[in-house]
Amino acid sequence: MNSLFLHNLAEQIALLQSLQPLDGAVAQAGALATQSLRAGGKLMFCGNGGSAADSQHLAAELTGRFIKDRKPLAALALSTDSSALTCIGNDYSFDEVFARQLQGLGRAGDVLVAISTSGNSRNVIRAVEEARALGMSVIGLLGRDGGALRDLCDVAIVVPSQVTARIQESHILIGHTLCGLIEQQLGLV
Ligand SMILES: O=C(CO)[C@@H](O)[C@H](O)[C@H](O)[C@H](O)COP(=O)(O)O
Ligand SMILES: [Zn+2]
Repeated sequence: MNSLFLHNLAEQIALLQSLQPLDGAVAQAGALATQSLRAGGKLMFCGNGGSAADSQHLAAELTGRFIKDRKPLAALALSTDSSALTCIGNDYSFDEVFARQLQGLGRAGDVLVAISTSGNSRNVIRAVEEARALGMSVIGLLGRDGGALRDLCDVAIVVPSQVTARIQESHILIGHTLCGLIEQQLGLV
């Protein structure tokens, strides 16, 4: 196929069609997140690069608005505070940039949404380890074979592709679905 756009489109359509078996895991993730919010918990998102952007995008759907006007929901991204990221990265290690923020902000009953297309980013793995130690639940938005994160998450949603961009495009569909499920289940839509 000569057109890059048509190639990418065909690749993404085929990938999206293969995601139907993830329905149960997505529903489980939605229920876990809703349960936490209902009990006064919060959702914390983290990831690198494009997944850092997805983290802030999804957190803002909840604190801001998604489908309808409704009360703000407790969500934040650990990828947005340049002072925290540079201080912790510089003084400790880049592996700790999310884990240390979690230590300060996370509470038992909160939910971490860990986003990684490889499932192997060290700083995301450290965040998940810290979340578990705090008694938080963990939802993984992962790709490829799920990497090391797959077995560390309470709910692992693994997009079965080797292409980072295609995985990210699927992640945002799944992330938007999570926001929709939360709004539905909290009776906000
Ligand atoms: O957005 C992209 C590629 O599409 C990149 O910025 C990508 O997110 C970065 O290379 C990340 O560092 C990859 O990390 P991960 O998904 O393997 O955890
Ligand atoms: Zn990207």
